[in-house]
Amino acid sequence: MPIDPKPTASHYIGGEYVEDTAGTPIDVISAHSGEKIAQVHSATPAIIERALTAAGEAQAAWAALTGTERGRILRRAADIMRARNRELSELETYDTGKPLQETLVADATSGADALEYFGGLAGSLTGEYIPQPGGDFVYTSREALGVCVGLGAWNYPTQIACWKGAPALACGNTMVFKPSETTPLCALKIAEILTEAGAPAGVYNVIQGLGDVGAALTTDPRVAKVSLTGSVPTGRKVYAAAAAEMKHVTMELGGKSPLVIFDDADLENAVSGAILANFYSTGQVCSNGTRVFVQKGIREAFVKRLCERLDAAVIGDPMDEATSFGPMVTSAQRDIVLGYIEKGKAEGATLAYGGKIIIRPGNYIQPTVFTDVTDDMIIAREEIFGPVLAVLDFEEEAEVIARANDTEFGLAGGVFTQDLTRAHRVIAAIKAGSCYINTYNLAPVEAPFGGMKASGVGRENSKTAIEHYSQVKSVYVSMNDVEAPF
Ligand SMILES: NC(=O)c1ccc[n+]([C@@H]2O[C@H](COP(=O)([O-])OP(=O)(O)OC[C@H]3O[C@@H](n4cnc5c(N)ncnc54)[C@H](O)[C@@H]3O)[C@@H](O)[C@H]2O)c1
Repeated sequence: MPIDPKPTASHYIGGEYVEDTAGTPIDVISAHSGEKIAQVHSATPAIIERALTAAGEAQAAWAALTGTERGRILRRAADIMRARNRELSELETYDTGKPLQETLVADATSGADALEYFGGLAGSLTGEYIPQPGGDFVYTSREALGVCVGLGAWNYPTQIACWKGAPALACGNTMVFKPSETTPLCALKIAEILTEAGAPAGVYNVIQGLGDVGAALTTDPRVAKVSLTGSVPTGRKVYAAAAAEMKHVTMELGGKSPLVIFDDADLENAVSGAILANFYSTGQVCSNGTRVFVQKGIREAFVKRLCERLDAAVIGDPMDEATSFGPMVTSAQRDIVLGYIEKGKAEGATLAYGGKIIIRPGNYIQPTVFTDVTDDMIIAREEIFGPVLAVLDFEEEAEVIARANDTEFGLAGGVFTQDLTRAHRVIAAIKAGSCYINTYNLAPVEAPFGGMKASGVGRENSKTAIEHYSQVKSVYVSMNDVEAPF
């Protein structure tokens, strides 16, 4: 029997669950059955106030702990997450509809990796000693920013809560995290686990709500930093609001990333890469390589093998571990994707695979492949955020680089070729933050993750994330008399 997904209460503030039923109800609908499985309430102004106050009051004492002490708590939380991987994975599946086969290995485990990694780094966050003439010197210290706000998207609710929370807390910040209104359940468990691991009350708080709650958090003067994972249009709004008050930001936004497959690529690996780049999490992945540029010589074999492999997708109940392709997160998102499929057909692309809704309860849609896609088509320009792969033909390396970069986005990119010199040359020319050679969509915590151009500002994961959750103070120390002009 899977777990009961109903949360203890809507919010988690100051180390405990908090309810305020005056907030607008937000239903959690099963992506598989279409039935209501839980309900939370949007944060009222009183709840927002309580969360910001709790985070503000906890911050100085949290920052005053040694990094080793903070890190110990984060690593303990990582251990708890690993021990409860099954229940956290089931909750992720309830929240999103992603197959348990995926969530068992990709969500709580990735969240635990972040807590463990940044917990390990926390004790090593030190400054520099910079010698100056005459025995003077400068030293630097790395300080917390203060209260950070995390705003999550719906595709990876556990992972996003941890990818933002772990580096923020490691650096001595406290956090108010607002999950997507579509997937409100998982972040509450992260807050609960952090308390169990020893995080003082108020260090990590979770409140629910839609964009208005996110906007209220973003503009509050007590907030030093806003980290958003979401779409480019939301990113523009949140970045502008944060900039008005000179706040720090991290923006992890959308993409329309290129995956380039050269004639000499290993066919089976290239097809596997294209599947990982388009159909994992039913296509709801920001870094997906949805523009698949295939060189003329391998194109026919590639499309044939891709369609054969898609026949092996097991579509069904995401709680069944045999299922490898689940429903979309909401019926609204499925309808957006169906709209794009209609646009692709109307624009003259060839529907090579799928393209239809699957008639059963829930938000099921077939994995879909379009061929004969040209650069100007809407399905080649806009982020669809669903299982729709577009095959674009190409002949020359220089041509494909120019076409791959002809987009406002710059989140990810990949190349499949057995010519290593070409692989490095092409990837060096791709304007994207997270790139892959002969694989796709891996995001280890040790590596920076994030986008160029409209796809983002800043990076998550890796030592780089520390830069985005802390600030440097430099202190000049004189060992000599002070000379003044008068
Ligand atoms: N780059 C990444 O790491 C990454 C990862 C996952 C998803 N994404 C992107 O996220 C998008 C899908 O997620 P989504 O539909 O939940 O995104 P979204 O932009 O609709 O919402 C993201 C979050 O912002 C909040 N929000 C909305 N308006 C706001 C406002 N004015 N002020 C403050 N907060 C506001 C939402 O409530 C939600 O919590 C896709 O574009 C996808 O590419 C990016």
